[in-house]
Amino acid sequence: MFSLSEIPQTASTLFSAYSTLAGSMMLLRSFANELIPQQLRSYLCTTFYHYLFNPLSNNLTLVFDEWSGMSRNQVFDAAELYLRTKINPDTERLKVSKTSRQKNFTVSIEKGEEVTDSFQNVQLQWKFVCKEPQNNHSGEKRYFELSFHKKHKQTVICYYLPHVVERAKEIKQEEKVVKLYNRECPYDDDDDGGGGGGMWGSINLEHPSTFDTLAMDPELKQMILDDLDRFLRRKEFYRRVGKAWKRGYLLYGPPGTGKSSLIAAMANYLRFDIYDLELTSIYSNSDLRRILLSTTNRSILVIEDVDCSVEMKDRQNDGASVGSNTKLTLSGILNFIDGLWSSCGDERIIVFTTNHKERIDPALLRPGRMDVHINMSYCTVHGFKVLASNYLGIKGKSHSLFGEIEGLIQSTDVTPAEVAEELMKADDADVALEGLVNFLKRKRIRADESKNNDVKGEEANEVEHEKAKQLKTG
Ligand SMILES: Nc1ncnc2c1ncn2[C@@H]1O[C@H](COP(=O)(O)OP(=O)(O)OP(=O)(O)O)[C@@H](O)[C@H]1O
Ligand SMILES: [Mg+2]
Repeated sequence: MFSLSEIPQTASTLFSAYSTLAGSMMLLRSFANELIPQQLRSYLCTTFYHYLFNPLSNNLTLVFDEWSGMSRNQVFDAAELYLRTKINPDTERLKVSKTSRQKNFTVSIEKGEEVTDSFQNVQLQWKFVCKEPQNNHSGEKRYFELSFHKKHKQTVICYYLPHVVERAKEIKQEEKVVKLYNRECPYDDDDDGGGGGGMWGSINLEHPSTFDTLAMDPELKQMILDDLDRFLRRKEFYRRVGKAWKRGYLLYGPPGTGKSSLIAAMANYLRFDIYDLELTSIYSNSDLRRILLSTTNRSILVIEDVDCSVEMKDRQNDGASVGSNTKLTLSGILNFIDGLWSSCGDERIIVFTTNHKERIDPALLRPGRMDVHINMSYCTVHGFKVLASNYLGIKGKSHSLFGEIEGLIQSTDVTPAEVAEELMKADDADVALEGLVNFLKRKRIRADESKNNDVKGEEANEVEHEKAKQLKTG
């Protein structure tokens, strides 16, 4: 042990020993720089020097190359996505990009940058490394390094890395651009396999409808959201009970009540692509099979105006289809959807829409066919408030005309589409709402008149009937 008086002397001795050692190191380095050729020196730097000049470390570093042989390394791709959400405030350089298909800018870490993360109390250090190509034939070598204390090796490999991969999957899903597949769109030339078989063309779904912007009663909206969430969660359940993982919705209601808007909101919420199937353009079951089999998982198959299937039935007899097994019937479609098609796909949603539920083929209404029936009704008071907030920005607070409008809406059959159109006619909220009041009043007068005419017509019929009776008996 040192006594207090010896400390300065000991410190000075230590300092001079350190200076001598550091001096020797520098000498050794400059000596090596002079004598050893550059290429060999850089090789030694990364191996021998590393051990010579770095103290023994408790850290373990995992390296994730971009490529694993000929295929991409999934952990590298996952890390790239995951680290976008972990950018530290002190990061100095970031990479920003955006393709035409992306909605938002992508901000990711630039080469050489480091990012820290923590997981179950383990501190983790990521580094993105890029190496210049070795020769003209090889590309830039890119990899991530992940360093942490050696004692956490198990936690990192067994729990942290799966967590990174899982989060990356979610981020990819969140960033996904929802597509609308239609057989009239230009054929899809993507490399993502969507619309396989070239049967479908696609465009990006630009429909801005979301569950927030939908004018619907809150309970119904919540019921649909809960149903969709439950459906997504129940992969195991469907497997256990031996049912195909699909869910059918029937949306019915007058034109302009938001059936198509609801489908777009569902697609935007789930990030599922939409396949819009025009039944009237399909002439045989074999066509239908090919078209349906080329749809992808995690998608919504939409068949609008399904009451027009009446026309399909008629087609059986007009000679357009050849042979009994090629006829296209609604039952045939439903059987195919229930059977072969849904058994070779996962996470499928099928939506049928109609303006006339009463005209629908009973096969569609049979129990177990369409799991959820949703009545898209005329505009309600709550629906009006959502539209007023969307179109005029009147949020939460009321307006002096609200009382009158609410009364008129309750006593008139008006669609959300009609209300929306009126609200769009002026930028000024007062003017727009006055316009809506006048529109609703006119609509109610017309409805009353046509009701009166109906009553008068019935009365006239009765009078005629009475006269005819009297003539007969007289
Ligand atoms: N419930 C609603 N919430 C918000 N906007 C709506 C709603 N219903 C209709 N709209 C507005 O009216 C327009 C037409 O509605 P939409 O196409 O969804 O009706 P639809 O029920 O599918 O009609 P159709 O039976 O004619 O196909 C939408 O673009 C939207 O602007
Ligand atoms: Mg529609």
